[in-house]
Amino acid sequence: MNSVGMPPDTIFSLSSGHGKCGVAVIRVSGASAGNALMKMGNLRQLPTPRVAVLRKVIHPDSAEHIDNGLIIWFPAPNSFTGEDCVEFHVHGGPAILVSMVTALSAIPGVRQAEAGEFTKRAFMNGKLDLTEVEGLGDLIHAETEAQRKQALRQMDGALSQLYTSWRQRIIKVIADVEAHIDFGEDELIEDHILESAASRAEEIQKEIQIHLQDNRQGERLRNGVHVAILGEPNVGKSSLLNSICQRPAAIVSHIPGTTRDIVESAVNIGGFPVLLSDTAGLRDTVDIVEKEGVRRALNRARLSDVKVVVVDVQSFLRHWKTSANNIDSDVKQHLGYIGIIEDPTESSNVNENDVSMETDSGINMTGHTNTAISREKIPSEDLQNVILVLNKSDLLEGRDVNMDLPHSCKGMDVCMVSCKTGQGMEAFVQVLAEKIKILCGGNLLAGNPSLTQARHRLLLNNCVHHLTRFSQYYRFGDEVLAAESLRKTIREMGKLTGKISTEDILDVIFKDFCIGK
Ligand SMILES: Nc1nc2c(ncn2[C@@H]2O[C@H](COP(=O)(O)OP(=O)(O)OP(=O)(O)O)[C@@H](O)[C@H]2O)c(=O)[nH]1
Repeated sequence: MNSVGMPPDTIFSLSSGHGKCGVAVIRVSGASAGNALMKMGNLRQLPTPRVAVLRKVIHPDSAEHIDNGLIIWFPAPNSFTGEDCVEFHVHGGPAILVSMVTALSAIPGVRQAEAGEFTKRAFMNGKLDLTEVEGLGDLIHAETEAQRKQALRQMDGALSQLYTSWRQRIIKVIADVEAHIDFGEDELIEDHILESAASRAEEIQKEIQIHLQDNRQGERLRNGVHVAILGEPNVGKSSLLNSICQRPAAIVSHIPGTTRDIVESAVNIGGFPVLLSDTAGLRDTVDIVEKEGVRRALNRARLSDVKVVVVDVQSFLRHWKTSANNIDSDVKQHLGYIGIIEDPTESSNVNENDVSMETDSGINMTGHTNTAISREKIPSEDLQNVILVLNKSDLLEGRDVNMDLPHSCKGMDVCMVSCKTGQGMEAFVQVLAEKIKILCGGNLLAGNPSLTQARHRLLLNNCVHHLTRFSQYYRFGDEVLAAESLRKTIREMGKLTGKISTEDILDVIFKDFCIGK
């Protein structure tokens, strides 16, 4: 029933994709769906539920033949929306679809559906909860294998079950606390009921906190892992981007400073969605456009999940050899030139603009001028998400430096490649794919499902906050306020799945809860 007590309109929509196609599916939902089916399928009675029947599909008024197609009848409540539903599977030509729309619109009480209206009805009729609706939306938009798996798991109710079980356990806790408030003086009340309730609340709080400490794996997988390609001008950043996405997405030229803004490309790496960003070459400059490009590059570096730092291998080797093969300090020093990595030995009092250094390209990187860039460096503990790419290996002219080079340094992977010949690219992409997989949670089907939306994170943080307040009030002996904090927790938890009634709390109090034995 709608807000004025009338049954909702019957709605229809093209449920398959738009454009010419072999088969188009038109879905109808609502009380008049059966009537529409009988009229347009020229039937005297409704067909067997969920059995596809081949019919001539006709206009309900003129009886004009529109197409031959399959019709399927899904009587309520066993349908996607929980209402009577019908599907017409007709040929996907534009003229057929226009005729179908005209025909269905001619049936009284039937109208075109608004965006998302079928799913909204499924939610309203209890067929899906909010997390399952979100999972369905993600499944439709999934572009990679890993996204599909995560969305399917969510649509199948994995998150819903987790959140519903927490909610039910909190309802039990509140039932105990309220019983203690109401019957605390009664000698039939179970002993230690309040202590047990508090310890169960604490347990749930810990579980939620663990769920929140997931390094945003599910959100990363849903939205794509951000990978920034960084480095000095002319080292081959744009060439690397083009090699990974296998198209000339960014302009490549021998002129240093060609890329001045961020060039983004969405790619699928090992089944995971990745947003790759090529960035302006990092150097100090008086050119205001380039300076803005460098500022954006550093900002993107800060926001990215994985940083691919590209270095010209020849220049790298020169620096490395001069520092007695001390790779740890050398890599830091070299990357220090481009202001990417925090040197733990660097005193926090040192103003980096006071230090001047010449790079191979002859550019003064940190001169004390007003052109110097303010650099936010990567904390050394985050180096596991940095890959150092030594590019232009083809220029080493057969010199086998592989033996000399480290494959990793302080948790940071090192890959030698040539964007020109493709040498080393496969190994580099594998290293990158492995990092992305870990960031997205590895095995998507094992363990608890990851939360996938900022909305979940916000509501779960609110739950933790209210459960903390509960513990505080409980310790102060204020049971009334403690119970109120639990009620707030239940409300926030209910918002996750869309269940926000308080009736089930009453159910537990009056049905499940047993005072005394
Ligand atoms: N020999 C050789 N040249 C390369 C390789 N990769 C890139 N180059 C060349 O290096 C030059 C710079 O390449 P880009 O990809 O534009 O470099 P970039 O780092 O994006 O440069 P900026 O836009 O200045 O930041 C071009 O002339 C490329 O053809 C490589 O592996 N080997």
